[in-house]
Amino acid sequence: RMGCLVGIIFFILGLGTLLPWNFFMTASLYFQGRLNTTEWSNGTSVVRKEYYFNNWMTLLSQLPLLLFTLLNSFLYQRISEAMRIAGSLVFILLLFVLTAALVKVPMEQDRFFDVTMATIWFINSFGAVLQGSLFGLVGLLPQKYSAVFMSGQGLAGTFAAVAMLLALASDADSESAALGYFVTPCVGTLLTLFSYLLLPRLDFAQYHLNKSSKYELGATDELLKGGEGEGEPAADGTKHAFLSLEPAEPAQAKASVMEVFKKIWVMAFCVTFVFTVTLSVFPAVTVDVMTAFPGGKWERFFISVCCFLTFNINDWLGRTVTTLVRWPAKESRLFPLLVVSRVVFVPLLMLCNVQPRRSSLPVLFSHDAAFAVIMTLFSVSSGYFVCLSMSYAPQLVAQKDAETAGALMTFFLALGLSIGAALSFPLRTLV
Ligand SMILES: O=c1[nH]cnc2c1ncn2[C@@H]1O[C@H](CO)[C@@H](O)[C@H]1O
Repeated sequence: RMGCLVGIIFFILGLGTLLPWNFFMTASLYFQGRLNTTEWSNGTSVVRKEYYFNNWMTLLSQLPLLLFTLLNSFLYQRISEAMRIAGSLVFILLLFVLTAALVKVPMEQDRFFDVTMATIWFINSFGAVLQGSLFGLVGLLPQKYSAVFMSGQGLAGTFAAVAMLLALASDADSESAALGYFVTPCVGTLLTLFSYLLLPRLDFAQYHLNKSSKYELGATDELLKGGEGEGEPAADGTKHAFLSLEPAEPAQAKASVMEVFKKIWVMAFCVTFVFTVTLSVFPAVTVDVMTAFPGGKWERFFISVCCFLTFNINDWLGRTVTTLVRWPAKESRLFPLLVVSRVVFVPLLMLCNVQPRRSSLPVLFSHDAAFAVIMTLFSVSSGYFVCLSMSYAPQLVAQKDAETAGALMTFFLALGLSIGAALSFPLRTLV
């Protein structure tokens, strides 16, 4: 019962780490509207200034994500976990309050651009510390909690896709839509913060999380006896022993980041590769797919439904399935092989009806249903393999190093996102 509550909390924590940023990105039309680049003179429009908003947004979100997930892997022990997690959530909350308030504040375009870019940088810096810390934390718990945490992350994308669809269907003006996109994450972040603060009150979570702190102080395994059963910790034993602990011989010092990497490198490669493939075509290439039935109402909803909603629901499904099915096993050679074979989705999606086409690449799959089927397989496999890689990694190291493994894996996750995003620019021009 306690385990279930901890599960719900980690699901919310997962949701809360990705929800804000997903909503921020969904508001990109609002930002571009405010950076309106055309100016009317003598009845013709003149391009005043091109901000390359999307390119800068990609760069200034990936860079701090990489930097701070890496820093977090090395330095996480120097700042307390509560400070890193609660602190990041508070700063993210403040940044969203600022962004929401700015919707109502008129501002000169250049200044608006600078403020927005600074916001993007800081949201992602704190988001990186938050994710790295949470992946470290969840690695200390039994494996299914990693899957639950990642399933929460997956649902965040679905929420954003549904919000996008609602905004489209309701004909909301860009200002009201933007307010919705920024106020929702404010509420979400606040709820996430509350659930995190609830965690220390749950004995079940404390039992698992304290296990690793004890190692840090150089405890002997003696102290762990008495509380091995899942669920309730030993009524008095564990916490007492922990508090009255004298630093004994440092028998169980944590391994270095490099030593941990040597044990989890296959999983690190897998998570990087899955995200490289996914981000190299989604959304940069798939967003330009055209419906085979233009002219009607469907055309307006096609991309939201067949690209964003299909991806996010199936990505979420793929992640959630790993709470039940975990195949191939973590030692299996088949696992990296299947991950690498996902690369076929790149040509498959490029052969869909991407328009305008700049090359002589033919359109093999012009029907909307064909595109939807390919997208479904692409996104289920993405969620499934990402989730398995992330939850296997902490299982490959000793319990005392599980936190380092989780933090390090977050860096490789970010690396995959960055390489994929970088590849998406040349890939789009190849179509
Ligand atoms: O910061 C992040 N951390 C973890 N996963 C992410 C992050 N940004 C995006 N995705 C994941 O990348 C895929 C495409 O958007 C989705 O699976 C999404 O959950």
